[in-house]
Amino acid sequence: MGKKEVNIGLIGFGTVGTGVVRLVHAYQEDLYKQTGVSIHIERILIKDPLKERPLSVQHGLLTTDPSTLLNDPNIDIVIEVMGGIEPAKTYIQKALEKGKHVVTANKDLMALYGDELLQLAARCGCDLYYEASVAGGIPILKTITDGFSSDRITKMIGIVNGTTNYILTKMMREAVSFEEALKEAQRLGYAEQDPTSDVDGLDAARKMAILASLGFHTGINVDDVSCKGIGGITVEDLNFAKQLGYTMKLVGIAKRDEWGIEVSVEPTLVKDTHPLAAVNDVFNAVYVYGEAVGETMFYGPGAGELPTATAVLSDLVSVVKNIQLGVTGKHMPLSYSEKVLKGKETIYAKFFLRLIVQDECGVLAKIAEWMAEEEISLEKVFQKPYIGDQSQAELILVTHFASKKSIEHVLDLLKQSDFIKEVKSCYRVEG
Ligand SMILES: NC(=O)C1=CN([C@@H]2O[C@H](COP(=O)(O)OP(=O)(O)OC[C@H]3O[C@@H](n4cnc5c(N)ncnc54)[C@H](OP(=O)(O)O)[C@@H]3O)[C@@H](O)[C@H]2O)C=CC1
Ligand SMILES: N[C@@H](CC=O)C(=O)O
Repeated sequence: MGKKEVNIGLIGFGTVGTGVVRLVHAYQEDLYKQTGVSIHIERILIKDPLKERPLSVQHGLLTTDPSTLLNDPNIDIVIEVMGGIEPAKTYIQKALEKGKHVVTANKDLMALYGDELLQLAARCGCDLYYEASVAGGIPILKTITDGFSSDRITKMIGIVNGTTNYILTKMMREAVSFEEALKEAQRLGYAEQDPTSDVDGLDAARKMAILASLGFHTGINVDDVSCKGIGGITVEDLNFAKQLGYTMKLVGIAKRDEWGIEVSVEPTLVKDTHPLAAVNDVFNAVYVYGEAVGETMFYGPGAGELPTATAVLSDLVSVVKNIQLGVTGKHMPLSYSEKVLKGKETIYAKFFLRLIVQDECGVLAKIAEWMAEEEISLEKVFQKPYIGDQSQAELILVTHFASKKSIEHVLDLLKQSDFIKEVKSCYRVEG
């Protein structure tokens, strides 16, 4: 129980970095009472020294020279909240090699190089924590690694991207355009530097890869996650979904069963009665099913300055406690299961299809016949005249459970047929 003060080197002073500084100052006394040391921010690495900052800090604290932070023997812990792969990866490696513990919010990096960096941390006797990388303010990684250590997780379903959830909520509730909603999410500090990774589902895919790796004790890469973003969703899709009792969400699904593991991120229609349907704005939620415990769900803000900073600070407290107890870098291996990924023939879901069809006898019967050949049956059928052309109709179908392979085969047949004018959309249905 040696140390009286722990010094922090902060890399990045944007949305999350500013929140970290605010909370370290605001909660100084509580942090001291919990850890027995005072936590002091020694240096902050930034890129642009001319930028106006929402929070002023002591003169001399900011630097653009990484070596002043990474080579400073007084710095015990590096907090990396700058984002991206490089130079963040090199900075983290250098910090660990110098014996500094690291806390990061960087899911891009942890989803790609998590294993490598965790192994380096262990070799260096250092801690490397990354709670803020998934679901912002929800302490979901500790929940999965510690809280569920006594159970076997078989399913995780999550809304894990705040930006897209914010956009979909605005489009649905206020009929705000996609572009307008995205701009607002950027202004509020929710979006990534390159917001296409939010919109295209990649940010959520990285988070699902991290969740699945920890939850299923195996190495799931981003490439193992089948991923589709919200770019193609139209207001008509949202309205049709509403009429049928569904809400559109960008949903991450990680499941394992006797055939293996499936991990995906895609726009999904969630039944209005399902708890995930009520997760709006920047909020995230992760539903976790454990064989022994059954259903659980964790909810909270998924992005933004202070919520994300709380996750960073919680890791910081863990590291400081480990330093005080002399147990840093001593983590049990989390990855011990074989990775078996499921093929499309064993991934089952319900699907929503929106088609523009020739409005004549026999069309629905033909579609049903093609579906029956693939062992797909229909749960809901809904038809209305197509506004663009009176000889055509808009047909909405919701299937019972079908394999991904079967539905893709039927979609191919529909796209090639003369009496189907357009396959407008196809979404997974959950709940
Ligand atoms: N925003 C959020 O809600 C959440 C973010 N995260 C993750 O947290 C991390 C930070 O996100 P956020 O705070 O939003 O990002 P910002 O873009 O707001 O801030 C990035 C900071 O890093 C600094 N920076 C960028 N490149 C360099 C460089 N080459 N050298 C030195 N400093 C650099 C920037 O400096 P300067 O200010 O001079 O430009 C800025 O201060 C990312 O990994 C993100 O994915 C995780 C959960 C939620
Ligand atoms: N861009 C991310 C930020 C948090 O991880 C999001 O919107 O969820």
